[in-house]
Amino acid sequence: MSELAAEAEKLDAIDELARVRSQFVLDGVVYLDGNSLGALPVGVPGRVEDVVRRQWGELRIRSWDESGWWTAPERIGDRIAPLVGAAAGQIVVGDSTSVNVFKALVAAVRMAGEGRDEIVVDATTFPTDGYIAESAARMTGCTLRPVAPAEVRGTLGERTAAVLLNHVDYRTGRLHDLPALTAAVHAAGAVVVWDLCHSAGALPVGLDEHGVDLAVGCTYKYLNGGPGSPAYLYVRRELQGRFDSPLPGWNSHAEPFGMRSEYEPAAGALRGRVGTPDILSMLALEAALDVWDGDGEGEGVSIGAVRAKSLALTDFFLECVGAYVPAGRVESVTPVAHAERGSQVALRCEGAGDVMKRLIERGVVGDFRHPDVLRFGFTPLYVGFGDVERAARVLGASLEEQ
Ligand SMILES: Cc1ncc(COP(=O)(O)O)c(C=O)c1O
Ligand SMILES: Nc1c(O)cccc1C(=O)C[C@H](N)C(=O)O
Repeated sequence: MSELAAEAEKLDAIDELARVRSQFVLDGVVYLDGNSLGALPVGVPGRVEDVVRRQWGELRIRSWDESGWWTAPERIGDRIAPLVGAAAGQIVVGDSTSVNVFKALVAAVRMAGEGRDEIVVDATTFPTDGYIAESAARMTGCTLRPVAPAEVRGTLGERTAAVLLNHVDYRTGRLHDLPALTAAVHAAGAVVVWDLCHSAGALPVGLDEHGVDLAVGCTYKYLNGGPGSPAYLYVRRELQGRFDSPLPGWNSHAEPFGMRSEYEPAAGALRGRVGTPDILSMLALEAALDVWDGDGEGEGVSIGAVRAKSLALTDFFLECVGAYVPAGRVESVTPVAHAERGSQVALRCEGAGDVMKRLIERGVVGDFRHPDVLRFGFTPLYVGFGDVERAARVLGASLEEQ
């Protein structure tokens, strides 16, 4: 056994989260793509079966009340809340991240007040946020200013209405400084919207602690909600009364079954709701979140423990890549500093698309991002140190043969 394989064994033996892995359906592959689609928690199929057969099949319409369908967006929002450092009553689940970016950004501009007519967006953002920011700017009469995150501070001014930022960059895995950037946006008198897709469930976010205004995120990555599971919207409690949704559907009405022709927004975060929630996906997500509560014997999973393991996994991966991969074949574009690293490692590599295909054939699943990035996501709930060592070894062997 190599020294690194022995080290992996030791690290797995003392890993306090190793017990959580049995709560996921995993076969023999090394799954390093949980930052795109999280693995299936074992409790989900049974719950979905019950929702379909009993709640829908037998209770039918009664389930809107009796099975808690109607209140699912707020209830499940409250389950996500502790994972992103939010007190209850500030998160609603529903729609896609893209739709929530739209709601949050337009609402942010509407909150910002007179004379503020610029939206600042991370120029390196996941494309959907950029597309929606452009449309939101056109609709609200704002100018869009795409800037690199490092330059955001210098761009802020008295015309800034809203700033849309990613907590973790989807391509490089860079973790941006949420507390400092939030404070800078506030100092300029503007409203900040954070996209948490690549951080929620992987590291502490501290929404309440850092005074974040609005935030959105998906649930199919580190929250393991399943393909197309609904996203969420956070609206800080003090701003809820001023949250003027650009999509005021009947589900966010103060009295939805009053069927009134005038719109009157509900109080609280449920102002962020729009239309009928996608119950099947939503309740699959609810079951997936049980993983965080523990297995009935062990205690629940803390986000602090997840972060500690995530950093240990990515550190160990970089060490193994350094040892196994022929010199000069890959270059990490993920920051080395822990304070700047999310839960993934991105390696720039010539022919990355073909390299990733070969890795997948050999049981190591990551993904490829244009133009030349091999992306490996580490979900501490089910990835172990042995997986990490194997992934780097297979990568090294594949590149050596090439
Ligand atoms: C940072 C980021 N924002 C938004 C999205 C898109 O989310 P959705 O497809 O839920 O709209 C993704 C991934 O798909 C993402 O990585
Ligand atoms: N949402 C996705 C999908 O529907 C298909 C394929 C991939 C995705 C993703 O989530 C991509 C992901 N946001 C990324 O960071 O690349």
